[in-house]
Amino acid sequence: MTQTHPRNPGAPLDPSWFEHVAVNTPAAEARVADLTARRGLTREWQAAWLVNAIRCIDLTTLAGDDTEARVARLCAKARRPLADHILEGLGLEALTTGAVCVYPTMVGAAVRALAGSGIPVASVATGFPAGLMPLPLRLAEIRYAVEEGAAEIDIVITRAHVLRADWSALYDEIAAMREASGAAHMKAILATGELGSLANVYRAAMVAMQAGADFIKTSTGKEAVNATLPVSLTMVRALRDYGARTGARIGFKPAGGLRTAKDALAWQILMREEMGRDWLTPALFRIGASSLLGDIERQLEQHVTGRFASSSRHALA
Ligand SMILES: O=C[C@H](O)COP(=O)(O)O
Repeated sequence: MTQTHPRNPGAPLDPSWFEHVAVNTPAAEARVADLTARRGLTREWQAAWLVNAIRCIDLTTLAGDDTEARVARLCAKARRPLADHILEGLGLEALTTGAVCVYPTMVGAAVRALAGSGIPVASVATGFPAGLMPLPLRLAEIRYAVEEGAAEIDIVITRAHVLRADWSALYDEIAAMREASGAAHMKAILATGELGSLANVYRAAMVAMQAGADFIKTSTGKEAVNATLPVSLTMVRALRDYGARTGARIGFKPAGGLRTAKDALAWQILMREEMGRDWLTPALFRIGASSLLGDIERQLEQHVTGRFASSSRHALA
């Protein structure tokens, strides 16, 4: 996300924007089935869209055994996501991922490894993934990540506030997180697999945007159910409705379980059909993923060379 992209100024909490919204699950499922079934892409377009997906990836490592060395390897991949012969075959001179996403204690290592690249470092914070820490500690964690050099902060919300329909508690905590983020852009992870219903997903998304989230993000990657297309459609409709009311352009980040080039295409088709092409840029669309790039690279290698690389040449990272 470029730092020139306007921030979301937020809006006062107004439950009338979302309280009575009903989301029909079969209708959402039918809409995404229609989107993914009928909107085929030619081979050339597929390659272009896979390249665009790379530009939009928040290349992520969020594992208990992360080390500075692993983060440095990930950053090298973010700087050079495709092998030279693939890049050349595509006629591209330069390509990087949208960001690198890590835990707060890894931010410094990522900032050093990405120096001069222009690639922002995103940090999860606020007691990721469950968020069940006292609020002052969650806010201190945001400030720590920002001081370490994170330009983007991925916060998690308190799911219980949604499950209890305590919208003012949810609004207040997200607004405090937005303030603690300072100049860093803030993505609000809704952990949609734990919110109980699509209507709750819509409501939580709307509260997050009213509280000033610059992006809304589906999942941490640690819930039992992570990003799905019906959930994503619901969130995208919420950000479209928020934009219609306020004029603000909010970003969307599906994350968790996106592993294949086919996934990368399906989510971009959703964005194009629901929001238009304007949203297919890193300023307004990110894909959070730890293991998607490998499959995209394999598909692009096949596009360029006419064959898949033998598994003995696949990266192990
Ligand atoms: O925010 C990004 C997610 O943690 C990535 O989830 P993943 O490991 O399933 O790709």
